Amino acid sequence: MEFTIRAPCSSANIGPGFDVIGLALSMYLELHVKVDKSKTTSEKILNCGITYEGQGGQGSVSLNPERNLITRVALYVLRCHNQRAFPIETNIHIVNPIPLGRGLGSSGAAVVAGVFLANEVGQLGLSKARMLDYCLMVERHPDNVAAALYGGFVGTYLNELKPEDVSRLEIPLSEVLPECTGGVDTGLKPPDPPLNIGHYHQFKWAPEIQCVAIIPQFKVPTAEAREVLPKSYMRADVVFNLQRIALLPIALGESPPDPEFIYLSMQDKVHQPYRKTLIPGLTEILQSVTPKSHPGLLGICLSGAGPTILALATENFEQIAHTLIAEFKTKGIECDWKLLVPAHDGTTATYKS
Ligand SMILES: Nc1ncnc2c1ncn2[C@@H]1O[C@H](COP(=O)(O)OP(=O)(O)OP(=O)(O)O)[C@@H](O)[C@H]1O
Ligand SMILES: N[C@@H](CCO)C(=O)O
Repeated sequence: MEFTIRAPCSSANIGPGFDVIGLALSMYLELHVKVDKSKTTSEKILNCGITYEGQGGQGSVSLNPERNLITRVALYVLRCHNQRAFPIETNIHIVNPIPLGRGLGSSGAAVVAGVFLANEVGQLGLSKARMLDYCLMVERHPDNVAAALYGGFVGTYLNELKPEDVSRLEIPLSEVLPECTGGVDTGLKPPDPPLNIGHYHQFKWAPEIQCVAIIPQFKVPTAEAREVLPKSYMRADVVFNLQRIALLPIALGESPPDPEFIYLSMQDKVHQPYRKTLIPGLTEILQSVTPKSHPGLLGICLSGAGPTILALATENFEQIAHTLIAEFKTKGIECDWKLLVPAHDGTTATYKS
């Protein structure tokens, strides 16, 4: 059995849509999987060998299937279905162009790819809706994982759960993902996700709009970027975001795009102002390009938890990128940049015939 799983990267929030909006983009994590059924025993930990190339190579991503995020998630899903290890013998070559901890949903893609991997090697027959439940037991905000799973420009929400199901969703991550035991099976059964934890709706995306991603060469772990956010907000700031989030999906779906309308509907007061403590010069960077100063620019925001900046535009991509890169440079920060477009298909598994 030989197949490839492709999971897109994603940009969450798009300004005011904190933990709600996600956009899948055209850079893909790939798992090239071979299951050699002619073998009857395997020397590999839990029957799984991993090789890796791309971002996070050179040792920062573990090749131990009990430590690697993708295979830990797959083991969680397999064990929920009473399959204790990978089938003998599973070999996975991971190709990852998505930079880690930069706000482009690397962990969302890894979690979705892990659930897909379990579904294929374990022949579990899970629907995408059920796969989303498993993803949400690991990454608990739905914006990146729903975008990576379903593709496109999505609005997401968590369903109201019964009290007993809420407590199941709040189980610490350490009890969900298998701990490293050196390949020894403890026999523990992880918690099954409640049914129907989250939901999504795909919005229209105007085909003229492309995405300039400015990727600084430093990491902001999402957990840290969530720590700096307040526990409660001023009513005026919440209303400010609600007013803009009501416009955003309409503004980005309209063709031809209206730059002033998009620019104002991408403003945020819930997460970006607080994250400037982690991203030097963030406020100035977000103000350094406007539709007036840079024709073609539609809007600008922090991508996910940052530090990547996402500028939406219809033209002048290079000029916009170079202005933002120069702005980061004044703070001593080097950046890469990429021109991306929405990935409409979401995660796929394709078999070699
Ligand atoms: N392909 C991968 N293989 C294994 N682990 C990965 C992979 N991609 C991401 N990870 C894990 O996820 C971590 C990054 O997740 P984090 O949530 O901090 O950032 P992000 O997902 O890149 O950004 P954001 O959530 O803001 O979009 C990495 O440090 C690594 O532990
Ligand atoms: N909505 C999340 C996305 C990052 O994973 C955040 O901004 O923290």
